[in-house]
Amino acid sequence: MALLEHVTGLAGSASQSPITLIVTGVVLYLSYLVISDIRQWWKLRHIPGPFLSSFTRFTLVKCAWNGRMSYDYHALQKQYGPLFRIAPDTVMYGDADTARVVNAVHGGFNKAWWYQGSKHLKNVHNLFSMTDEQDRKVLREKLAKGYTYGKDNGLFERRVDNNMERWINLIERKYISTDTELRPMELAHKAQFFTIDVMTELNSSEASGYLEQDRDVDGFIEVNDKFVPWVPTLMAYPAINTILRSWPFSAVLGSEGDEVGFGRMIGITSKRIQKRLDALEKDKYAGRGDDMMQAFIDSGLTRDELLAEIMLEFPAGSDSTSNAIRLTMLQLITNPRALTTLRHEIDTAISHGRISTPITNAEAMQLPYLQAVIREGLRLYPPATGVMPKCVPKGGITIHGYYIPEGTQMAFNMMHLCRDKEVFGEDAHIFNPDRWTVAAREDKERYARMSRTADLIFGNGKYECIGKHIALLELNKVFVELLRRYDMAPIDASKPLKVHDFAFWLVEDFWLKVTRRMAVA
Ligand code: HEM
Repeated sequence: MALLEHVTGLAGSASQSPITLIVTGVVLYLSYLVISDIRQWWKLRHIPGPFLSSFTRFTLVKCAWNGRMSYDYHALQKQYGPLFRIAPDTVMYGDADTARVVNAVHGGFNKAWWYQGSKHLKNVHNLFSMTDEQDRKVLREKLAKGYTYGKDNGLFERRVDNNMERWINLIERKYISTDTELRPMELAHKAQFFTIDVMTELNSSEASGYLEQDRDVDGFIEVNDKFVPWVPTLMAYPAINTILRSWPFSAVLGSEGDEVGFGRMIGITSKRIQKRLDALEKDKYAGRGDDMMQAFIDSGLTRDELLAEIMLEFPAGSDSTSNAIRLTMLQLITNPRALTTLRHEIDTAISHGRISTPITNAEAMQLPYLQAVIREGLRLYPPATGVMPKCVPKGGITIHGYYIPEGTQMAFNMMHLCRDKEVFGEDAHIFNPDRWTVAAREDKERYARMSRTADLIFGNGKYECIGKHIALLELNKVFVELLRRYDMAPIDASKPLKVHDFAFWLVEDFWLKVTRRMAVA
């Protein structure tokens, strides 16, 4: 206290004043921060990493700000080795073996607070944002019934087909260019129109109409694209996130009743849910729907939980899959060899009557080059590049020869995993679907290692993506249905699109000239 009085210059009776109390509070708080920083630094002092990362989250955020997030993480991992410190309480890894330990069902790790940044409703968590492992387990079991609801009876597939047809109709109506007329199509948006319509038709039987109206019907994409660059920062700093979600900032994030964006989507989804609940109230048989929402209701989800889960499907299910479509398509139309090989496989299958219109999921699984293209596209640009940290359980753990104490966050370096030259070969940084077909034919062990690694693009263990089969169903259709009909070429070959990585890829201005496919000689 004497020291404090000396510092503040407030001695004697004045030390009882409110100012002294405030200054005392601030000094104590700052001392607490400094002491905990030193403690934190001491705990992980044996792990290499950028100097600033020992005391600040600056490295995490800097990488996120420049739009080259995963490239920068990849470079840091190469510089510092298999395990490095990226923030005072966080170490980063990028190998499959560690991922399997961290995400194991009985491994004892749990989601770090980073995930809570993806909570988009005030009072209720969604599966992604929830960090309590017991609550997550219960919720995930309930949700699994909805995610698998239309898997085996063909319902999900029919609904994906409906939207594939809508997309083809839209192209036929508005975007076929000829030798004399240019009708440019912007594929980044169209891909997301497709994935949003698929998600809404799967979860509530009714597509949102993005493809039919050929526009960002709810303004969701516009708001989402503005929000995405902020995602890594908000998730790295939980305090900023909490402040932004409190009044008056919360107004900016959008809420039910807004005219556009996330708020409008919450409003629309909320009405759809209420309509179903009212119908069920009226008649519990006739009011039933034939969709994921109904399965969620049957599993006992409350109205708020339904809203949280269905809203989660927009970023989790539409952004991720549309980026897989955009960035794989970019690779295909700029790689003549890959495109020719894929087309040859499709044409041969058509001529032998091995594929229908539209191609079925089962037929697509029998096309090895198509499967190689999908895997390679996901590998080169993994759609989810967020660090997805998990906390080390009681007792700590030793990884890559370093002891990591309990509570440390283990952040994942997805790009490092996907571009590992030891696993995928010296040309791991380029699109080469042949690496899969060659390995499958000539080196089974290598193929198995590549597969085990690339499988992690969808997460693994108790955190594995619950919508993986839906994403693959969409990807199994899109490339075949578009490329069997059309040639596509970038409008500006020197800059086919704009792409930035902020944990999700932000892809814009992917303008294409779409023409009817030239007949094969
Ligand atoms: C190519 C597309 C996709 C990729 C690459 C992808 C990848 C991932 C990854 C890496 C995770 C997180 C794992 C972790 O936290 O460690 C995840 C979780 C999740 N994904 Fe996907 N995903 C895709 C598509 C989808 C789709 C279409 C849906 C919904 C229909 C979906 C819904 C979810 C949900 C709800 C979670 C949270 C699971 C949990 O925490 O238990 N994803 N996904």
